[in-house]
Amino acid sequence: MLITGATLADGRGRDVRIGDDGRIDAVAEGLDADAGEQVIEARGRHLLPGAVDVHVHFREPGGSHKETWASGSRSAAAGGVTTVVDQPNTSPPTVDGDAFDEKAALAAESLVDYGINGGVTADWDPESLFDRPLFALGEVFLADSTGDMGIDADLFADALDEATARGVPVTVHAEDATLFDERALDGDLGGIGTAATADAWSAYRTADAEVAAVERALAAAAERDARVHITHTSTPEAVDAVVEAREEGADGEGTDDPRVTCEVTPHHLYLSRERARSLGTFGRMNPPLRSEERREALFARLAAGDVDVVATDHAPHAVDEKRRGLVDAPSGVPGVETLYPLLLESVRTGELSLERVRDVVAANPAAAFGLDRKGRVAEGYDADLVLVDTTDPREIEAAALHSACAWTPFEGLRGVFPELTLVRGEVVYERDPATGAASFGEPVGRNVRDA
Ligand SMILES: NC(=O)N[C@@H](CC(=O)O)C(=O)O
Ligand SMILES: [Zn+2]
Ligand SMILES: [Zn+2]
Repeated sequence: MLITGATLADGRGRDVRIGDDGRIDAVAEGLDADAGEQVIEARGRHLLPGAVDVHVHFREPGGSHKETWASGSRSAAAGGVTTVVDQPNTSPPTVDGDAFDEKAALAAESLVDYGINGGVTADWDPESLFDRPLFALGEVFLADSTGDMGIDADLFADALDEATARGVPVTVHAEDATLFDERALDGDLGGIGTAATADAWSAYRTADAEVAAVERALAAAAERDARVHITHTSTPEAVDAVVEAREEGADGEGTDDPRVTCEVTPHHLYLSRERARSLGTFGRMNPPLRSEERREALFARLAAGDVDVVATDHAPHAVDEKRRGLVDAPSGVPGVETLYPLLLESVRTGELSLERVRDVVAANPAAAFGLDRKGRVAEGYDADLVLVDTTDPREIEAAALHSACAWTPFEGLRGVFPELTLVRGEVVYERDPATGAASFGEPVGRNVRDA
């Protein structure tokens, strides 16, 4: 296959040839089609690396009414995400070899490539779990979230030791429940139709609780020389703590320590407590939405290059579950399909450079987790590619998205959506820009640690 006349993220015009092995054969000017070669004419559009979303919850096994590997991966493909990493808080939780195998069998339905993380509970079985092709250990929950997998400091220390001994990275959900503010949940928050919104959740799960837990996790990791990735940092203070740890661990010659990384979600970049009020219980997630001031400071750190990875924490729940009242509604929002679109809209409006976006969604997550064939449009890399008209935004509406949960916290914001998504050279998603009609390919997804 030959893609002709595309513009790369750095502005260069190039033709890209994809080999029969699904890898990029050549990135050059003036390539001519061979006899019988399929040609995609890409003039006027950008060709970007498919996003590597290292944080999704596709809910199988155990939560198929919220999302399945089929529906979640369709949503990913339609958003230009070509690799996803599934988290362990499923039912059963992915804490031993059998649970890993059960999930791996279901993941065969995935349209996009995937990794499967292992989790930690009091019942975990490190021997059988690490025997499987794990993507990473985590997210390790330092406080309860969906699935109630919160663990204490001793078990966290054990988990770091077990993973580090085997060279496996550890991803951490860092909140300290002892610093939550119980008073925020006083009063009648339970019933449908009460005035309670996710703003109370934001007051409850405090910013201090996140920052303290991040500092504790970084200290525990430094003691052991562990490779640690802090998931969904929602405060600028937590990002700064990660940047500081990275600089401290450096070799004294200005080289950052690559063993300490963090990720930020689109919801913490584009939504704040101001929006929480109109989102009602649909704006409840962990960690919660923060003040508009903190949101802006977080966005500034992304633009400045302090944030390593943007990942979605795609956490779909059914509409009727989210309507149960603030205390009983589950935490989490979907987002895998709107990751690239929201960031590309920020490129269009001049708030971010296209190269920054490419790096935080593709090149950086691939490098941070050792995926040496993912995340770049370059010779030898997997042809995981996205074609997009970066001048053509549309309004985000749940009805046009593909997650089984059928709602989005970003309703009404603008996004720049892909026209075409390839996974190792196979078309997994195609949208007719004129009619909007979408079509999907076959489930070609593979475990990226099996390759
Ligand atoms: N973020 C959330 O609020 N929810 C996630 C779990 C998690 O990442 O904490 C979920 O699985 O629903
Ligand atoms: Zn989490
Ligand atoms: Zn999560």
